[in-house]
Amino acid sequence: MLQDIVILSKEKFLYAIPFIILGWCLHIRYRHGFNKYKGPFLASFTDYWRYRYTRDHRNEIPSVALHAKYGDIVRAGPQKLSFANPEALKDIYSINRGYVKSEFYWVAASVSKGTPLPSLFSNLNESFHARLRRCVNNAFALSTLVQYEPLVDTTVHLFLRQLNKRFAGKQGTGGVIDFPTWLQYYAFDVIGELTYSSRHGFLESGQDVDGIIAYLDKYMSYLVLVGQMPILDKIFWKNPFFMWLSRHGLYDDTFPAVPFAVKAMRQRTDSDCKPSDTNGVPDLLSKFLNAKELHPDVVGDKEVLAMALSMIFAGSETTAISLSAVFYYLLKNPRCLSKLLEEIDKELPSDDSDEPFSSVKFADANKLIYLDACVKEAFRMHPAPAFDMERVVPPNGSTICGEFIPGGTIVSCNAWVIHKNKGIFGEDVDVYRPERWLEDDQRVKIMNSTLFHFGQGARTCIGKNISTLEIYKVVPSILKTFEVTLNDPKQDWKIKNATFVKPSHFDVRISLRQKKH
Ligand code: HEM
Repeated sequence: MLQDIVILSKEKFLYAIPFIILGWCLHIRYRHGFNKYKGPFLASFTDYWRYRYTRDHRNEIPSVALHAKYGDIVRAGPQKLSFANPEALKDIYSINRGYVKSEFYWVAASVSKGTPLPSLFSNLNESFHARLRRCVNNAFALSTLVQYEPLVDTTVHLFLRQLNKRFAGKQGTGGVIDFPTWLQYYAFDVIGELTYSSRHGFLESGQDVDGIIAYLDKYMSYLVLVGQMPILDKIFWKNPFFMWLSRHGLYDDTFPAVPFAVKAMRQRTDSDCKPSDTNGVPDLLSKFLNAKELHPDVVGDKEVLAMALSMIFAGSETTAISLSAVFYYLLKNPRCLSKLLEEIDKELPSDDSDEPFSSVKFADANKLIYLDACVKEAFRMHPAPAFDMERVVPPNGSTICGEFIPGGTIVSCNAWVIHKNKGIFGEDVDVYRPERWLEDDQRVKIMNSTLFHFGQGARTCIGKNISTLEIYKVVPSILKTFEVTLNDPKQDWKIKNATFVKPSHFDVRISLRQKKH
């Protein structure tokens, strides 16, 4: 009798399975009334849809295609909504709104000896992040920039020399410069110089030192993909078994820039000199070590190491990509390039020194109004971050663009979508036209506050002033020193979506310009 009941209920259970699955699927699809938001049908059931889509469309930015198809609010996952209306920026990213970063960012936490090293970028604990950021903020302030200028000068000078020695005026393939790669060498070395007062040596060697760029490439491709389903990170990378092996020295997954960072830290702390003692020019490491002295409760050795590494992680690719975009759009738009050259020749003070490869002073670069317009327009056309800047709605829910969104929902905006808003940037959003930044003052103010390539709010890019220093100095320095031309004016560059939007197939040639006296 009892056996019959067990067999019967087993059978019933088997019959019930499809209904349970169906019920669960309906629950996921219709929960919170999310079915009212349009999006791909499969995305309403599983994040795997986004994972597949991102994997198969490496050269597209998924959010752009989704918004083009489904409109202003897109349901891009069972519990994920993506917003295209710039109004959403202040609703989601403003300080004190209570939103926290999503698990996407935890995938970005690097690992050292089997232990995750959460950085300022990847930290999900908003209150710890706020305390840490307060301790180091001063190192990135606009007023501090002037202290770093000599460090940028050294690298710009070396960059110009290397370009001249290796490529200037050379015929044939010997004169062809793979510009995105060389701009990346510059960006890596300048951030090394700014962080440790010492370069990794990309520019000197003309190659990827210690495989750092190759590693970052793999890491960024991993992040954009696995970040769509962060649970996979616990299988593929931060797997407890791999971490255990790594802690016991049986498996090495350390970012190749770690040994350089550790050595630089040891040299600074083991010597008798004070943390701030760096031949008179303070660098970022000295500022982080000072923060450790002043706030030992928040900043320990681990935080100093993570901060130093995140300078390389967050500050190199992004700057290199933005520099590529500035040059690419100028070279593809000769009218704008001539106008900028005219401004550089007219406005920069004449150079009476014997040094042919000098770096433009930041104060002088800041007076170049058209340069500023060209850089901003490049940021708009080609924002480095391709990823959705995801946040989790606070537990009690919140209103975004007039819609009440329940707590726990993942919401995001994407710079590639926001920067193409016709209401803000004009009907000709697909055209590179720096002049839009020099027209109606009121509109320019709104455009400035809508730019999203650095993110916005409490988690906005802390290094934006530093990248401004690096970019605004090197662009006019190159253009005043060399005539730069496209190797093949008919060829368009290729781009790849790997967290940041990396360009390739952008080759140039250079020849020395007459120095202005
Ligand atoms: C043009 C160059 C750059 C671009 C486009 C850029 C872009 C970004 C973006 C989009 C974020 C994340 C915002 C978010 O997810 O909400 C970010 C954060 C960050 N960036 Fe940058 N970045 C650039 C240069 C730099 C530089 C040069 C440094 C270092 C000196 C740097 C250090 C950081 C750090 C540490 C964070 C995390 C900030 C936090 O969460 O408090 N970035 N950046």
